[in-house]
Amino acid sequence: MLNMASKPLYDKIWVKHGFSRVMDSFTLLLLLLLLGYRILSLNNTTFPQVLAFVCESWFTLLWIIIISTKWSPAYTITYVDRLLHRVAESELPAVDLFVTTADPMLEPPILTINTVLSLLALDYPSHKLACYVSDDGCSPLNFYALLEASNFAKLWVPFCKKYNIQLRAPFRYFSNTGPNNTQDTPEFIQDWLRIKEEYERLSRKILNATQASIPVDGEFSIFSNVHPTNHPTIIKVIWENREGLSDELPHLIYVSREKKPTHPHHYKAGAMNVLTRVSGVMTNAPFILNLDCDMYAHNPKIVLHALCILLDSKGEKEVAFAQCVQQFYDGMKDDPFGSQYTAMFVYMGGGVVGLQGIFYSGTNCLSRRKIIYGLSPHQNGNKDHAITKEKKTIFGTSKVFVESATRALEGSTFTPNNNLFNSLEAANEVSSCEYDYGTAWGEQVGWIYGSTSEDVLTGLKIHNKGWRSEVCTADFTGFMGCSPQDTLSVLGQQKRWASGLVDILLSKHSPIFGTLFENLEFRECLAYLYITTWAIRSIPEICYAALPAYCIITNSHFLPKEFGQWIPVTLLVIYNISSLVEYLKTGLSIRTWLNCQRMIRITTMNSWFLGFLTIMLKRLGISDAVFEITKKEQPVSGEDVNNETIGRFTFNNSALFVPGTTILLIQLMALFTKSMGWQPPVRSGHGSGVGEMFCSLYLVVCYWPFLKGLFEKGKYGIPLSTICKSTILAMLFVHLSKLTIKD
Ligand SMILES: O=c1ccn([C@@H]2O[C@H](COP(=O)(O)OP(=O)(O)O[C@H]3O[C@H](CO)[C@@H](O)[C@H](O)[C@H]3O)[C@@H](O)[C@H]2O)c(=O)[nH]1
Ligand SMILES: [Mn+2]
Repeated sequence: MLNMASKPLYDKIWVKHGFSRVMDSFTLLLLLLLLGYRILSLNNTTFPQVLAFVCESWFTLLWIIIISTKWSPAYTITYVDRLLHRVAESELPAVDLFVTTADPMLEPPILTINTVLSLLALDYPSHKLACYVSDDGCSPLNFYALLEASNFAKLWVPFCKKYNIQLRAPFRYFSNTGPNNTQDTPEFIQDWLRIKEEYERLSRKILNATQASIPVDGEFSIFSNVHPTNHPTIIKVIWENREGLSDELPHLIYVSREKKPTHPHHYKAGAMNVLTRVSGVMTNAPFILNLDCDMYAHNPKIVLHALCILLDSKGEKEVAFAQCVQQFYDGMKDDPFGSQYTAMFVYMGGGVVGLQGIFYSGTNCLSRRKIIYGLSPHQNGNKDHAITKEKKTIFGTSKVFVESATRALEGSTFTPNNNLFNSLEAANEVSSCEYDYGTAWGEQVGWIYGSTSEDVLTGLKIHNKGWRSEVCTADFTGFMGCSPQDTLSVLGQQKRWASGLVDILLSKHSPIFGTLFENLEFRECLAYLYITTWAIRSIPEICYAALPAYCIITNSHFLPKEFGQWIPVTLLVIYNISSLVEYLKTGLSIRTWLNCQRMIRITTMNSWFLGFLTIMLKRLGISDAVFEITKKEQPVSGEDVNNETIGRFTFNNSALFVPGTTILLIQLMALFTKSMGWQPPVRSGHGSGVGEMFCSLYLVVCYWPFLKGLFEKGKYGIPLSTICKSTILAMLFVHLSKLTIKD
């Protein structure tokens, strides 16, 4: 038994991806060979070859970054039994739970309350939990849904705990299982039916409220005359566990921070900072778990798993946060839009885990409050806190908050009031839209402002200080959410990520500075470069995609000829075999692999390129980058799913589809030129050959859904305006290409 107490609470397991390593190294070798070939044949070089050389140099650099990131993957195993053996249940630390929602139309309240219900039902002493829901939409509908959910929770939570239910988000639980007559007791079946009926009643109520509108009287009167971007703070304690009983429900608090059109609200980062402060003056738990509104807790013991990492004696000193990978339910078959990132999480994600640690991805993360307050690994939180004057400039003017933050930094437990209602005044004060001004919030403290990928930025700041992070891979998936289900949402999300990420690269928080001047490890920096360069990667990719068309139109070549042509051929074969094998090893289908290959080309040239333009406009001061919320699909019952339309590309007149349509059109124009025999005579050496034709056809295959879209009507068709814009651009391209060969 003594032995048990000295054993670590988690282990890190190193994975050997021998095959990937060999193939990746081989790919790198071929890339270097290609560059070498180009340098050797420099004396008779033409424009397309120079451009190809520049792009290929970039691809090689990127490949080095990828190999370094993938090289030594790892994951963790956590031992909850050891934790519970070491720490008595009554000694477990308090955990504040944050849920953010912003728009009841894009984020159906039924999803939000399912997330909340899964949290209220966590396997954790409930008097140690407090659930804070931030509503940036300031919607009476969300408040109403939460009120109703808290009533339902009084049945749901005891039911889950009594029968040790695994899946504690009711919409998932009831859609997946029915009582199993052979094993279940009559008592269970009776309870099950009753709770199911109650849940259905709750869903109906919320649906009705969504369709009608909530009368803003009584408790709702505070919502009269509010506008999502212009309203005072609304904080409501929906449920308080007054007696501090471990089998009661956890606290549940609704927070809608003050907003004024004249004050920047910093989107999710702003909302998270308000939640941090409000919880600071109310419960001040040393740990914070934060979730997006669609990410319910799938494993009721997940907080215990994550705490194994943060409470382990080594983890205690080094690890800032424990992050669970994002996983999605009801994913479409074969991932038609490549929006589940399964293989990427295993290979690239696993690789980062083996370095300084996984990136913070904005949700599914348990962090230490004191680190969110800006503590560095070498700093001692116990430092004298007599310097309250300085603290004010860091944490703002609320005395209550400064006191609670000071205590949190010291590592001592302290709650300003023993009653939530007594904290309401302070909570309102720290939720005002001016509170951040002249403080370190969003700069040194809390979630960092300035990027629409505030998650990666916030995690990077923490890694820069020298903290490590750890992935939490419990045997039973920790959290599950909803992945975007249509092309527009997928491409829009990618655009937001790409623009937010490149914003980080170009800012003073850049990982490059982090390595040079702070404590970011070099290879971790490379891993950050891999994601922060997404937007930039669109440029060489688009150039490379234009090359085959250019070469066919002008009857020139960019691929090596004669003996050299075997280099790109081998490269293509090796690269594709190795990525296919990676997919198959992860348990994914060949179709999934094909879909993802296609989507990588499409997102790079469309979303990432627009992300790049967004940031150019932002840097030039022309327009700001906004956080466009990803649409979350309302849960549907089995019969509503129409297999015909699932996974089909939908289009609208968004600029997101212009680059892709243009690239497709120039390939078609090139192939047409060739088939009509309109190519000009070869000017020197070789003309375009099989290689250029192959590349052009490859792109047409990648853009097959766009090709179909050219001929479809309605939402499956590319709108005429987009076709017109793209045709003009494509014709301009053809014209300019021809100009380059005029003498
Ligand atoms: O003004 C805002 C905008 C968004 N949100 C919330 O932020 C979360 C994430 O937004 P979502 O539209 O779902 O973005 P995703 O693309 O799904 O989110 C990923 O990427 C974001 C950064 O771009 C991270 O913040 C997320 O945690 C991460 O899951 C949601 O809970 C929103 O309610 C706010 O609270 N206020
Ligand atoms: Mn999301």
